[in-house]
Amino acid sequence: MVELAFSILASDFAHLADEVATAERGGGTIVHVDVMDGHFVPNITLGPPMVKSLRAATTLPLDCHLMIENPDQFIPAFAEAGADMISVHYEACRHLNRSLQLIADHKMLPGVVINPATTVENIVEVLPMVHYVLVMSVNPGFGGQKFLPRSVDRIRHLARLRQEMGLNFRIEVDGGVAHDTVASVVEAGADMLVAGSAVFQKGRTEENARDFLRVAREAEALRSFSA
Ligand SMILES: O=C(CO)[C@H](O)[C@H](O)COP(=O)(O)O
Repeated sequence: MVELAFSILASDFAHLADEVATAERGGGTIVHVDVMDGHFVPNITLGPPMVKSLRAATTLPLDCHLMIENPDQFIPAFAEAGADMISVHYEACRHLNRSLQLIADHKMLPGVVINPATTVENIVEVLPMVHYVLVMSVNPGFGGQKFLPRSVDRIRHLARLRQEMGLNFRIEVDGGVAHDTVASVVEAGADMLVAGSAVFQKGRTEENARDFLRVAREAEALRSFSA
């Protein structure tokens, strides 16, 4: 079943617990947490203290997307704070296999992320050890960007590899995923849909989440029908 991983980057941080509860009422099942360091990406967001507060505010899984240099240095702190899933960038890890193993050693689900300019072939060797692959459909760093259409082919390619290799990692997609783009990524094989600006909107968050999921589930039904 496809899931909405709502990105709190687009929420009102001053009312974070309420924002999360509202998105959950709309059907969101994963909290997507964008961690940015001002080096790997040109923006700064939040770190383990915020994850610790979120942990106390929700029982939903916390999916931490580390857009940071030297992620190994911070993986234990995110585990301690209560993260359930951590994804690290192929482009940020000198020893990707080691970083993914470190996440698993800390009892969290490991994910690998690829930027729009990175081809799927680069991560083939680590696919057997990941729980999910995050395909960036914008250049990381900011919410509210325009979806890059070539991402659909990259998701399709990954879904084909998953089948050929007999693996069952999940495919997450992040960036510009909204009511008008979500059907194409689901049709291509995505199962975890990150959405920030398409969901969080004062007074409309719950409704936005519900509408988003309705479109995604219709595309999922068509996908299983044509499989
Ligand atoms: O990782 C991110 C940016 O690096 C965000 O999660 C992503 O862009 C989601 O925001 P939106 O749905 O508004 O595009």
